[in-house]
Amino acid sequence: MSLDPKVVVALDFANQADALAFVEKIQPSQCRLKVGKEMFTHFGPEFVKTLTARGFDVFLDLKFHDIPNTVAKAVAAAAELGVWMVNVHASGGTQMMRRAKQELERFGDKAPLLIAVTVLTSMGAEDLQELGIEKTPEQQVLALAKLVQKSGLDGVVCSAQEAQLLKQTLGADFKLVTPGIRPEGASSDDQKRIMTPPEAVSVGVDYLVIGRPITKADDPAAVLEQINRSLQS
Ligand SMILES: O=C(O)c1cc(=O)[nH]c(=O)n1[C@@H]1O[C@H](COP(=O)(O)O)[C@@H](O)[C@H]1O
Repeated sequence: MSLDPKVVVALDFANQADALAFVEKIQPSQCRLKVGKEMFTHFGPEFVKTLTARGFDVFLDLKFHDIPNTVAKAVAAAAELGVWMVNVHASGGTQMMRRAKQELERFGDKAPLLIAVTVLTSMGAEDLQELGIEKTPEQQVLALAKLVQKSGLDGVVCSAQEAQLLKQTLGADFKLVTPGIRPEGASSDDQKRIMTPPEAVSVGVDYLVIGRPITKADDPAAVLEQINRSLQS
């Protein structure tokens, strides 16, 4: 059990009944929940409200990437929903990020954390080269994370492999949220830059996004307990 859970479970279900059946098995003290594009497109804001009504902090992972005005209005809509965290793509640029952060000021201490995606954890060096980016994933993550911090956001989504460098460079308060987390022995699925939960915390990760290893488990509460215990030792 943890009062400030570090694990954020990625609720990537195609069906609301299955998602809610899963949520029934776990507690807000064990984890936060991430609602992404698939579930939000299927089930919309009402689904998010159902989760917050059950006491869960929700990370609305819609990775906004558009002109500054549109993204600012979208993050404000997320704040109105009462989510705990929302994200944009850092590659949308500093103007887009600054404008989004400014828009959240009117929500005061009810404003969600605003973070930005750097390089997706499913991408490696060859994928960046294909996009014309010659930097290594680590160099590209650092360059984007500096822009995110300069724009006043609360942190970034990155892989745990870059966490140590980012914490050293950007300071302890800049939040690091990392998908691509796999408990020892779990399948890596389509993730390329992965790390185990205790390793991730030891290099400075603040929040661990974990999906399939928990959502596809027969006993998700037990897997969560095991992960939370591994983080304490
Ligand atoms: O923003 C994200 O959450 C995200 C960014 C990223 O770089 N990589 C990544 O996997 N994610 C999300 O993190 C979750 C990972 O799920 P699993 O691979 O099942 O643990 C998915 O919901 C992805 O959409």
